[in-house]
Amino acid sequence: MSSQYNLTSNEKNVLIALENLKDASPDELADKSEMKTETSMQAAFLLEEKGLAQVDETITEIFELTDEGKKYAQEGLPERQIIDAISGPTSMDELKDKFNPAVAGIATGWLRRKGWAGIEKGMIVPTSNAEKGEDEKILEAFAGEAKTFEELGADKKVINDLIKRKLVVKTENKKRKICITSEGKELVVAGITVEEEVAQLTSELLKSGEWKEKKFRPYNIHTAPRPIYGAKIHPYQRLIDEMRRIFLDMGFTEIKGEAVQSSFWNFDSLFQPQDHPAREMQDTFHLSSRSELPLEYKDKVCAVHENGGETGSTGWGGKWSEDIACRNVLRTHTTSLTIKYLADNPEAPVKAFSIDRAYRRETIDPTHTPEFEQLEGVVMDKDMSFSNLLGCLAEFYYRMGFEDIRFRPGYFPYTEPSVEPEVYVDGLGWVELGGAGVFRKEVTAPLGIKYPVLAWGLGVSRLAMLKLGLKDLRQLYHSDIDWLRKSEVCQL
Ligand SMILES: N[C@@H](Cc1ccccc1)C(=O)O
Repeated sequence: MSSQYNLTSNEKNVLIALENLKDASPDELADKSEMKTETSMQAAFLLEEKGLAQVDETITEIFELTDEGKKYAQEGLPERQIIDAISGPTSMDELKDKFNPAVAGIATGWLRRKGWAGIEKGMIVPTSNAEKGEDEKILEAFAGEAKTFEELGADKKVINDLIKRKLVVKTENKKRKICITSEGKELVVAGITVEEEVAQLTSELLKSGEWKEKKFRPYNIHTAPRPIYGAKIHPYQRLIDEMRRIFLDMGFTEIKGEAVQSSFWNFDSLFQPQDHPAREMQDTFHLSSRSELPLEYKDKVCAVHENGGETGSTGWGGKWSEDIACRNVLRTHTTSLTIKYLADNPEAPVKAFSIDRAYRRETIDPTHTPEFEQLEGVVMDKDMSFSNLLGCLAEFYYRMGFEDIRFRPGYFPYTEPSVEPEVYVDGLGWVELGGAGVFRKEVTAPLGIKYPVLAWGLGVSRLAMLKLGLKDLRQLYHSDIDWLRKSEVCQL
């Protein structure tokens, strides 16, 4: 009969021990079954799953005096010490002289709260005969020991006040009681034979041939094993690596650069007017440091801004200020890296990308953080066209697993035409993922670039949110251990 339950010898021992125990404590059970407490409890839990035993847990709240509580239990609460010591109006200074200033300080608040004294013109004036309060009775009731609520005969509110005063602490005491169920009893009555079981086949057993006589503990293939969380790369980093791989596979070179950039490279070289709202204090992290302007480009960039230079454009008009262009900022987009790279490498062809952090003064909310990653890229070559740009982006998103892609017209001061790529996500609809376009000649000409430049800057964290099914961007940066453990390395 017992075979139907597939009991281990430990479980059998515990079951037999339980037959004559009533509401056993873990120690009693360990004693009776002649096993370690931990092993016998483990067996008891397994028996409970099989309906043969029952483990009840009760949690008792235990209260204890803190060191300060013990002191006041002996000497009296500060307000008691003081009210007993004064007979008429007394000044605070006098109290502080006579008593420890901390005691005097604590006492005055409580004297008023308890209605034992008032404060008039800076004097403490006793107003009642200060009968012994519930809190004082409880402090006495402890008699220096840890006690339960019932033993103290306490009122919840009074105990809580003492806890708030840090005179009493609460701990929880877990007690377990184990008993046999009627099914368990039936099983024992029907007879259980405890045989020695072998849990592991060893080379000794094999060599000696002993294995033939041994009884092996059967595997229970129905219990779920404890999950093992192996070390793994952060899911966000994994996605970033995947994006990097895609561009490397497409023949792009990765570029890196400084987080601190001059306004010149972050804005001016990209034909962003100096009064553009994105350059305002509330949108950009401005730094107090400055950079030298690159001599070979600064006059040409100046001319393009003021009157279009030799590009045929009218420029933005007004006076371009070197002083503004020198000011350093935390790069607001990684386009500052690609434009500088193009200036340093003006010969075609160029295929470069960067995945890195950008900084904007955003108020933090589920879809905005002041630091975020961008995936930036440029292609410069003879005969490059707008369709090459769309093809390149479509290929990237396709490789990331998005099949429905569309492009909406967009606007950036440095590109013409400009688009905003969007991908379709079930349940969310079309989601905007960044910006792209063909650099204007106002951008390329001052840097000596002769061929068309396709450029894009895509939101990496947005894409990660979609891929990881997150509703809050901040989760990417939180390192919530539970989420990290459960995140899947590959989706089945
Ligand atoms: N820099 C733009 C994106 C962009 C890059 C390159 C070309 C066009 C647009 C942004 O941060 O939103």
